[in-house]
Amino acid sequence: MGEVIKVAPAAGLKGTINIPGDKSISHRSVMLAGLADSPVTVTNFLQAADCRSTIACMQALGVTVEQDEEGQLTVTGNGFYGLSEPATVLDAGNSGTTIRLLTGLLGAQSFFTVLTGDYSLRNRPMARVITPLAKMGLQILGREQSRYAPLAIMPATEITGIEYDMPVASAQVKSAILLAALYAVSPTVIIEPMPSRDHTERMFETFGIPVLRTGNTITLNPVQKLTAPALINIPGDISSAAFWLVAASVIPNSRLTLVNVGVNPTRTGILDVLQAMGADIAVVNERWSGREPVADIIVKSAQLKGTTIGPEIIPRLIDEIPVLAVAALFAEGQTVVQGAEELRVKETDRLKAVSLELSKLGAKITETPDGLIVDGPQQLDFATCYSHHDHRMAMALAVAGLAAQGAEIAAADCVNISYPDFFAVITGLRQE
Ligand SMILES: O=C(O)C1=C[C@@H](OP(=O)(O)O)[C@@H](O)[C@H](O)C1
Ligand SMILES: C=C(OP(=O)(O)O)C(=O)O
Repeated sequence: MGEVIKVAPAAGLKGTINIPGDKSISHRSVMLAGLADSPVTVTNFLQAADCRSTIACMQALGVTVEQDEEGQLTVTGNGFYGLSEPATVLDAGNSGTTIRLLTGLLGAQSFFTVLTGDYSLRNRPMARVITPLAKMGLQILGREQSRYAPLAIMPATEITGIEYDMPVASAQVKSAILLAALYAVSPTVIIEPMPSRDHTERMFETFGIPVLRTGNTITLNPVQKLTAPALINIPGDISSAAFWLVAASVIPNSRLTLVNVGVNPTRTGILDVLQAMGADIAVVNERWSGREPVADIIVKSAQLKGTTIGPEIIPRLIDEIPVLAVAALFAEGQTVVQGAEELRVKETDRLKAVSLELSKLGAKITETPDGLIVDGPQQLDFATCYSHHDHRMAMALAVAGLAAQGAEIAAADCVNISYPDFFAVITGLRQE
């Protein structure tokens, strides 16, 4: 069942937090640097299990990844055609980003690979990447009519560009197509239903690959080589900062400064929603980290009010919904989440898990086919709840416990997936 962690209620949270590196950008930095022909230093890389899965896969493909005592990485690839056939199955662990992006990248190589992952990952949909990649000529098979991993990836023969109208807004699907498209003989055009996070496009530009973007359409021409930067500095992850944004908002007597938070507009839906709910949030010291915008964020306690989180904003806060459901419990009035059915195919079914586990704490929350309805404010009780081995669930439940009567969280060690220091940080901020 994993480690059980007990969180006591907090009388306030105060302090400064250096937000750990962005998970999405960390994955992409190692993948792209692994295709370069000169070493790339990566600072503030996210040292967490998902990103370590990407490192291990890239190492198995012949890329050298060295780490110093401060966790700084040096990635040395063998050039754009320099990946080599791995001697064994590649394990993406719990990471959807690792398996889906690598499916695109490896499907375009001239060797055979098998990709798998843990129980959760082997039950997440893979047809969404295999379908467009097959149209490009990539040959990928998976379990249950190619719906699930393990995936067997055959050597590529000829890869053609496609024009692809994406049925779901997914940065992982978009990125898998873009990685394969680098190796195609003709241009690829992707049309997104709504803009999803654009870290791959920005990282491509960092590596000298032009990406044409007009509205929701992305056009990429094939390339022969990358021009690597000497250094990539990863911004802090706003999806990790999200737990502190909500915790400080709903726990009276709180004031937190979140340092070095990535504020890429495709990721800042959480700021828009919390501000609409009446949160006291100041975004200061805006600057650039390469092609990604970063800022510091000051958040203080505030009485929140309910809001509607509609389909159009979902891609910009997709991983923040569990913790936003916790915010809604403390807000005055109704909060409605709509168009969030993608949450059902994450590490766990997050709509179901959020309703079930917050109910154990005494919350009244309605699960709908594509979202949640929460009427606040509500009184919560102490209870034992379960993370479903989902890191975002574990951290959202911890915030609920901190803000109410405490909580015991079973299988809380899954925070290692994206935020290993999460519980240690709480200890440093807690006001008694
Ligand atoms: O591309 C990425 O790095 C990610 C994309 C999102 O998934 P989808 O593409 O499935 O929406 C997100 O939920 C995930 O945590 C990271
Ligand atoms: C859904 C997530 O990640 P992934 O898809 O990479 O497993 C997440 O981090 O919340």
